[in-house]
Amino acid sequence: MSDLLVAGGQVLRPDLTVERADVLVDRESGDIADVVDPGTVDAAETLDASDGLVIPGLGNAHTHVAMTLLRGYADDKPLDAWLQEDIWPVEAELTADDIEAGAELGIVEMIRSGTTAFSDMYFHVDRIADAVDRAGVRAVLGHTAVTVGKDDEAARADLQQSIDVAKQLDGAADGRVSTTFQPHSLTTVGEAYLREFVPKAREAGLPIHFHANETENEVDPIVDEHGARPLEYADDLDLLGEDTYVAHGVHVDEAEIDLLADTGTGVAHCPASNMKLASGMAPVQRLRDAGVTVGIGTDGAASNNDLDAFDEVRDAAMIGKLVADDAGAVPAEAVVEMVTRGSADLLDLDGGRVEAGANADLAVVDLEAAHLTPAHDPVSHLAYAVRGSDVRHTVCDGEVLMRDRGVLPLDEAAVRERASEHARDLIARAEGDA
Ligand SMILES: CSC[C@H]1O[C@@H](n2cnc3c(O)ncnc32)[C@H](O)[C@@H]1O
Ligand SMILES: [Zn+2]
Repeated sequence: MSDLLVAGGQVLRPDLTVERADVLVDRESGDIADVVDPGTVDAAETLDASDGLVIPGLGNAHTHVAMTLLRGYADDKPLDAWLQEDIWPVEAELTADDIEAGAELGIVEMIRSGTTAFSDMYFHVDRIADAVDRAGVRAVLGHTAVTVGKDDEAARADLQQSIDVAKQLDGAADGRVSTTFQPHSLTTVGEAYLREFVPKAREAGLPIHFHANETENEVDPIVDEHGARPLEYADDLDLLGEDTYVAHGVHVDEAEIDLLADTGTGVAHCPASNMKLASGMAPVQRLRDAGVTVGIGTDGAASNNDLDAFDEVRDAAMIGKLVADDAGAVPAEAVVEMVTRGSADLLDLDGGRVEAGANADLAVVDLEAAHLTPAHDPVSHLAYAVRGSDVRHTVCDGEVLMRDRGVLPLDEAAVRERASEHARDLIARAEGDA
């Protein structure tokens, strides 16, 4: 017998109703076998969900997981200054070992806050895949290519590496890793390179993930240089489509929203990063009304400054109302759907829902807390009141990754210590004290 029963709790169903039920997991296949009446089934192993709510594991649709090493290193600047003055000089000193240590830390943080899958943009991606393998989570990984500031040979090598890494790592970690082709953004990768390499990525059947329309500073040069809005330019480059998602999508006009909807391109909405860098407010209600699939991302921990998807859900609901000037915009059901089904759709996962046949990626949220009392509406609580620290258990691919707040596959204390050491040495190297 290799089944697991998540028993004694309430369950969030795909239609966002809540009922008392037990969730039977087939650990062999990693799928949910059934959702059954309470107490009607036994299993080899049980996970106690009493006083809890069983929900799909959350999906972080856009992050840079190893940037945990830079958490709190540089704050309170806009995107361009933050990247150019602080982040990129330090990232130039990053080693593969640093990135693995940072990735492990980020993954521990996500497991502890109920996230079971994330989509990442970075480099030394094989080492991030190793961390994903050990931790038991799912991830969509890729090597991010930047061509500005590089000579032709280095620029072309970087884009080729993005394609090669995506081909090599697809299916790693027993199938829990998939991959994307990743031009960093429409301003940091030159047009000639995009015209050469996007067709190659398409030919190889690779999904695509890139930053787009994040700040006004990014939109204006594209309009000036190409005479088109960024997403019109992206469409001309064949970057948009069912298997593309863009991070941010803040400064999009009506025609671009229609383009996203018509091409089936998704958006990974990163509200905390957009607020912290003062990038702007994404028109999430308008995107959803147009039929665009919107998922939720944290962006990196240096611009957030945590990887708790529950924080992000609350921020998305709040800022979604502010930008729409409508308290009824981006309601609780919408943000819960975005961080579950929405993110799962962007990451092309058969999950984001508690239903027989779906991936057994689950989180059990403890409802016995002062800030969750009374429990009029569990969906309201998920959107507005639950914190990552309320997650009691986390399950991915049928395996228990956290039980009663103890992370099982990784030694959390050792991961934190190692990441702290790598962060300290990295900054010393970057600042010339090493
Ligand atoms: C070359 S790997 C990815 C690259 O992206 C940088 N980054 C982190 N946050 C953002 C953001 O909000 N917009 C654009 N780029 C971002 C990260 O530091 C890496 O250099
Ligand atoms: Zn990003």
